[in-house]
Amino acid sequence: MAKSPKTPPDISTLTKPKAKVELMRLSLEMEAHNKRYYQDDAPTISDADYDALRQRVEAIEAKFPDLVQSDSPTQTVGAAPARGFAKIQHAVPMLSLGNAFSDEDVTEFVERIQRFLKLDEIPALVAEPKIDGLSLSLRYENGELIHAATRGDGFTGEDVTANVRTIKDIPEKLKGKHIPASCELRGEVYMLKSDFLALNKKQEEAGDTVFANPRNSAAGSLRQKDVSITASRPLKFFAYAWGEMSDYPMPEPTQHAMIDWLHKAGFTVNPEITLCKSVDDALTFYRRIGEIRAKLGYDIDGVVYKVDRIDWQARLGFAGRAPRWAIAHKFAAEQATTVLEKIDIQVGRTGALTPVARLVPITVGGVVVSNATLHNADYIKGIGNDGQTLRDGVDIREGDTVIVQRAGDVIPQVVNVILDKRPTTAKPYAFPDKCPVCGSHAIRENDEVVTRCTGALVCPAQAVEKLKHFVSRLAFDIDGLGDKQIQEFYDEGIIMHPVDIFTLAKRDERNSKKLRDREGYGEVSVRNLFAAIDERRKIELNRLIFALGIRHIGEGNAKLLARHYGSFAAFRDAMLAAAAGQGEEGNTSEAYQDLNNIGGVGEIVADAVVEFFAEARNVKALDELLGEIEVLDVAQAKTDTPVAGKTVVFTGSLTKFTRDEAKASAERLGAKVAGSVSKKTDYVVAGEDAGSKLTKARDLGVAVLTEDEWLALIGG
Ligand SMILES: NC(=O)c1ccc[n+]([C@@H]2O[C@H](COP(=O)([O-])OP(=O)(O)OC[C@H]3O[C@@H](n4cnc5c(N)ncnc54)[C@H](O)[C@@H]3O)[C@@H](O)[C@H]2O)c1
Ligand SMILES: [Zn+2]
Repeated sequence: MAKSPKTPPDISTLTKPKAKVELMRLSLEMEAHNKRYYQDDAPTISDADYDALRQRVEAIEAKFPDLVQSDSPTQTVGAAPARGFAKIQHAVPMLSLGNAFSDEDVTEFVERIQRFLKLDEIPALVAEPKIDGLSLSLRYENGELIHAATRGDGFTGEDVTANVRTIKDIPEKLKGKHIPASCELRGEVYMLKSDFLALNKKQEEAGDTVFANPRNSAAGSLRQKDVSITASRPLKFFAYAWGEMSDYPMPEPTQHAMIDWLHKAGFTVNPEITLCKSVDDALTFYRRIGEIRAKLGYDIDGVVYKVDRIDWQARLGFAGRAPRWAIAHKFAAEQATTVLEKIDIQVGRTGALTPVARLVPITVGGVVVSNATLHNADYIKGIGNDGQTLRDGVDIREGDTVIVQRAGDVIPQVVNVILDKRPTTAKPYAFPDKCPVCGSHAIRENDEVVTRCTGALVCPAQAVEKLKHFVSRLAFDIDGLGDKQIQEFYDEGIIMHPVDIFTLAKRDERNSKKLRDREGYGEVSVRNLFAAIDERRKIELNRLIFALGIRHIGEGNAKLLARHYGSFAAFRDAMLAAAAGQGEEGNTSEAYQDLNNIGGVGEIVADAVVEFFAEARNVKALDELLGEIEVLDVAQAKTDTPVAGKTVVFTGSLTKFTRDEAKASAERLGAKVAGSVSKKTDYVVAGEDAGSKLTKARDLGVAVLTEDEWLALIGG
């Protein structure tokens, strides 16, 4: 039975303090997604998942209205302008839109308007396709384009004037009569689906950024510091709105008259836009657009209804982040049927094997899809994350006709199989037991849905992450070799495996291209780097064990293992013996039993270490590394010192030694170092500004020592 994922607290039972914490957590999470979506044009979750977060915030805020903060995601729009762009303040803010998901939502929207305006009649509505691009505000003075800005956070946008001047659909000069002295004209920058596919192909061949969908592609192409890049991208623009207008170009302005005027002024306007006299008209428009959606040439994610009369729009005004006079009627998730040709396995940076369906390309919700995720081995078999049955237990096979779903999604998924169409030759998919990247064996832990590559030391898919871990503070801790340097050296093929770190100096000597000639390096920094590396050729056993990047082996477990085995040779021999003992019936070897019996080391940890040593590739890489370094034996914990067997807690800011040093020296003398104070604590060593731990120690009557008293006690 698979473990269920951590579920967020149930809203109906949420207390106010808990609600506050939950809102804070959700806000932070959404803020991070906003940045990735609006600033980086590279979202990491689907719009549907993002919208679910928003709905959760809305539900909590509806229950506790006084917890609504002005910076809540329900009150704010987009994200602040990204760095690197000049900022432009909008004269009239650019807001978002409320959402309707059903026909009833639309009826309610109209009734709300009637109540607000005290109208008996149904207000005329303009129905427009909701273009999935990014909105843009263009300021014209005396008919000339002065500047252009993205929406940003609704109040301040990014200055993209130079970029916008390269877009053909946007006139430099407004045409026709009745041009206001100044006006902000607005609409959507977008990219045709065909242009998007062609661009992505070109980008891929050139090894450049590939975009997830036309929206990201349009946003990423417009928001370029190098205007010539924007100029080379096929951007288009539909005008449909405005901000500040010094005056209107007609006596009784309406939404539909303004659209006509925008067209006459030289803009492209969407040809589908329709004036509706009733809710039924509006819903008919919605259904018709839904039917022709795939043929439109550009992505849309719904339909927008707007009150036609501008004086009524003005009276209705805004509530929070959206106008009362408009609403977006979203399309449901889109599905399409196609053939799954092949299942491929991708290996992530943490070694997770993810199955991907290669599909006969199909348009889903207006976007061409040729790959879809299959999540994991269980999903293919028809088993959900909580062990529940999916698709009536039908498995997914190569050759199957499948239903693919995309919900404004970045990653489409295979949601169902049409069994009638299964070829008689189709065989159940055999999930690989080897990593397709490095060939190491792949395993699935008891409680996990994910299958992982065990080649921690050798797998190219994981190499960068593992190297970063290898040099990190609690592992080899090499000065001058941080994440950034590891990434660079890896990209250039200079450090591919841990052992390469220790052969760097030797290789540099032979090499004609010297490290000291690299940008940002010099004689001194290279000498320092080599010295820092040399200093780590002697390494404590626990640090080495931690550095290997074996799953579940944190700092604490590494210490337990190091203390138990005492020397590298003993550790290696024991682990190889344990690995050799693996069998169908579990592991009965003495070495494995011994490992499993170490206090604090459970089966999960034991299995992870054994799997590492069961992979010959890892052992080979480890032995190569050992050719370059020396592992220090663990000094056996002393039993004849004043602090042997005692439990110590260090707290406050220490000035005589670092916390790591304090910990190391205490442990050398046989003491146990704990993180929190309890009745079992023997000593609390308190530096300056010690807080709650000190108070607790006093309450419990635990002996409190100053740093000096501690040093005196241990004879240091
Ligand atoms: N996946 C993520 O990480 C992530 C993060 C943030 C936002 N999002 C997605 O972005 C959307 C929310 O963004 P939002 O707040 O801008 O709302 P929205 O995009 O749903 O609605 C407002 C926007 O609609 C656009 N629009 C297109 N055609 C229009 C028309 N005819 N009339 C008026 N406006 C029109 C305008 O650009 C306007 O700014 C959601 O779909 C959400 O899922 C996703
Ligand atoms: Zn691998």
